[in-house]
Amino acid sequence: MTFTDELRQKADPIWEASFNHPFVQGLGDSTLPLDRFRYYVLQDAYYLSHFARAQALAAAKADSLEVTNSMAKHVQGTYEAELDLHRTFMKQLNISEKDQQSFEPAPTAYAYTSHMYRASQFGQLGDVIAAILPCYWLYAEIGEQLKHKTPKEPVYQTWIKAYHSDWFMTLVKEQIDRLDQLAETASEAEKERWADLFLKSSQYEYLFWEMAYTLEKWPMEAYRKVSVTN
Ligand SMILES: Cc1ncc(CN)c(N)n1
Repeated sequence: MTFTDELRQKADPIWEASFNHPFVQGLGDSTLPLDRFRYYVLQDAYYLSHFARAQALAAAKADSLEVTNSMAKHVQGTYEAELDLHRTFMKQLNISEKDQQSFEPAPTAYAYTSHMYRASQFGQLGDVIAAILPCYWLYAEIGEQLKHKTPKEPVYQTWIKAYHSDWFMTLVKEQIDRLDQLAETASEAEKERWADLFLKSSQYEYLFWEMAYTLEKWPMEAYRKVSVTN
């Protein structure tokens, strides 16, 4: 069994909770209220803009130029493909400039991106990959599970197609192989740390659906938003 097979097995109950979450089920059968998806798109654009930076930190931490180059291509993919998809959703869902300017990251979006930065800042390449891998892999499995669904809502169809695509699957496989390769020469302590990061990100993925489904807010209104980095 490979290292990532072990991680996948350990994360299974957490991933099952994501598969069964009403947000994910609602994408497949169109029972997801559009206001929840709208909220998700804004929070996810924030998430992806920081995810791209975690990918860039992985590029900088690589000890071979090939891996730096490959991770830089992943940054470009996040910017040109996934974030572009979100820009399309924003147009389709009439999310205005004003909505975008008044956007505040919700507690979970803020915590999940902070978790990725923690791994990127204090860890090595393996730590960053372990922290970002559920982001790739879980979505690919959700895309696989929903691929035969034909939701009435066209925006949900587009979402499913994006994550059930050869383009996305290639990126996922690359990161799985990269972590397995790193694990071959890693110490037990490193692998335990990577497992912990992977499982925490898996929990955050679940929390992200919950955040969007419940339109999560900070418990107390901020006195004044100064600026949000996007
Ligand atoms: C929160 C989250 N996790 C994963 C993905 C897929 N890259 C995403 N768009 N958003």
